Amino acid sequence: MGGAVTGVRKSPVVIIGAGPTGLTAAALLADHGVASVVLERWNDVYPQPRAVHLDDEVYTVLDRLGLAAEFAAMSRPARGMRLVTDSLEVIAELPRDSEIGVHGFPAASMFDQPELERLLRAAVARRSHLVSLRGGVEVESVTQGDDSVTVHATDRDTGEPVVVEGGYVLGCDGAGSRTRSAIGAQWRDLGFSQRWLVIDIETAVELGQWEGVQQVCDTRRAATYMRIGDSRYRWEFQLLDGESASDYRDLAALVPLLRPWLGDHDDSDLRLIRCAEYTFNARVADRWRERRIFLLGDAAHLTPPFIGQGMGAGIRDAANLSWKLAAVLAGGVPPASLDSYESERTPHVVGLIRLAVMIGATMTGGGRAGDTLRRTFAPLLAHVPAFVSRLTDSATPPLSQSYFVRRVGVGAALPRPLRGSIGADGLAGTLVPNSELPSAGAGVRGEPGHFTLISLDAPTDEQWFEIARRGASILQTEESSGLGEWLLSHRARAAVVRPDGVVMAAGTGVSKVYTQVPTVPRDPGDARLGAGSG
Ligand SMILES: O=C(O)CCc1cccc(O)c1
Repeated sequence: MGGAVTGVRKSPVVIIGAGPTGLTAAALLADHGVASVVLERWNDVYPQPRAVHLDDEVYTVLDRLGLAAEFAAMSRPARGMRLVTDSLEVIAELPRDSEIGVHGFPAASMFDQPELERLLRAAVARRSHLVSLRGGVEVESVTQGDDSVTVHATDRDTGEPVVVEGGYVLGCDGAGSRTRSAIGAQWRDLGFSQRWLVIDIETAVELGQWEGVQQVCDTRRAATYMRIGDSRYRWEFQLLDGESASDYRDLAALVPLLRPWLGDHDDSDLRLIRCAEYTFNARVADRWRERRIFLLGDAAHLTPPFIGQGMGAGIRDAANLSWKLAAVLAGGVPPASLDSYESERTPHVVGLIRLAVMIGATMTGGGRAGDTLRRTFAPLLAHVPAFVSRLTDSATPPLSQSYFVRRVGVGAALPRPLRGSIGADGLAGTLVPNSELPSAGAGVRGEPGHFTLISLDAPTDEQWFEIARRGASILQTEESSGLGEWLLSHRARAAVVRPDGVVMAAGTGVSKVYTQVPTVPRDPGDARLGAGSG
C-alpha cells in the first residue's frame, strides 16, 4: 500500500467491477438520475472473450440503454441448440422458433464479450455527468457503517490509496468477489464441478455447420461448438483426468479435437485467439444483500455455460436492482423493499443453473450405458413441452408476490400461478412484451424504463392526475396493438409495468390497478449519499 489517504470521494452508489453487470448497473442508475463511481481492476476492457450468448430479454436491457442497433451490428442470431453424438449426428434439436421473439429481438444472439464491453463502456461514457469509471484500482476492503459503506482500494500503478464512500455498494466483482467475502456470504453448491477447455478461433473458412449451438453428448469427452461471428468460433471440451490446458498449447495439439467440424481443413486456416482451462461450477450465494451492500452477477451466482445464461443473469440482476435503488434513494419507497431484489432474482437464477446442470448431465453422465440411453431418450426431450419451453424460453418466470409484484383482487398468499394463466392476475410478475407501438411511431417499443400504466381505456382526470403525481407515465393503446392483444388475452384492460418491464399489477380497468403505482419521483435529482436507512 502507498502513502496517506488524500481525500475520500463520496457517491450515492459505488460499483465494484466494470464487467457487463457493473457497467449495465451504472448506466441504468444514471438513467434514473443516480450517480455512481465504478471501480475496476483493469484499465481497459478485459481482452479475453468469455460470454458469447444472450437472449431477447437481456437484449431489451441493451435496448433501454440505446444500444440495440449497435448490438445488432456486432452480434449474430443463433438457431437454437442441438444435442449431437461424437460424430455430430443429431440426437435432439431445441430450435429457436423464429429470429424475432415477443421482445422484438432474436431469441438467441451470439457475440464477442470484449466488443460488448466496449459498447457498454461507450454507453457509460455518454453518461459521464453521472458515472465516473476508475480503472486500474484493486479493491482491498469494503466496510459498512450505519449510513454508508467505505471502499478502500489501491491504485495499481502508483500504490496510492483510493477511498470512496457510498450510500450503497454493488459488488459486481465476479466469482472471486471481495464484496461477497465482506458480507460473509457463503456459496451454496448446486452440484456441478467439471474442468473444461475453452477455445476461441478465428478463421475465414466456412465450416458449413448448423448455425446454432451443438452439444456433443459423449461420456468419453463431451464438447460444445458454436459460431460466434462471421469469422469467430468457440469450442469447449471436457478435460480428462490428468489433462490440463498446457497439453493444448497450440493449434497442432488442438486440431485432433476440432477435426469433426474442420473436415479437410488444416490448422494453417485457423488462428488461435485463446485456449484456457475453466472449472464450470454451479453455485449461488446464500445471501445477496447485507444492508447497504449487494452482490450481482458472478459474485452472487455461477453457472455452467451449457445454456448460455451466465452473463445475462448478471445483466438481469442489474436491471432488477437499479431502479429499486433509485426509488429508495429518491425517498419514494422504503429500503426494506430492496429485499425484493434477492427474493425475485434467486428463483430465476437457481432455475436456470439447474437447467444448465441438467444439460451438462445429459452431455456427460451415465458412462457408456448413458450414451445408449441418450440416443434412445434424448430425442424424446424435444417433444416434452415443459422441457422445450423452459430451454428455448429462458424467460423470467412469473415473479411471486413481493413489494413490487402485487396481485390485486386476491389474497396476498396466492400460490405462484402457471405462466400466462388465470386472467388478469396471472400477468402480475411476468414480463411485458416489448411490442412495437404503432401509435407512438415506427420502432418505438413498450419497454418503459420507468413506471408506466398501460391501458386500453382513458383514465379519468382524477386518475390521470394521481398517476402523474406518483411519477408514472400513461400509455393508452388500441385493442389491436401488440400490447392490446396481450392485455386482452389475459382478460386485462390495464397493467402497471415496472421500469424493468415486469408487470407489477394488472386488472380489468384503470380503477383496479392505478393505486398500486408507487410514488417514485422520476428524477431523484439530489439523491444524497445514504438516503433512507439501511
Ligand atoms: O439458447 C440458445 O439457443 C443457445 C444456448 C447456448 C448458448 C451459448 C452456449 C451454450 O452452451 C448454449
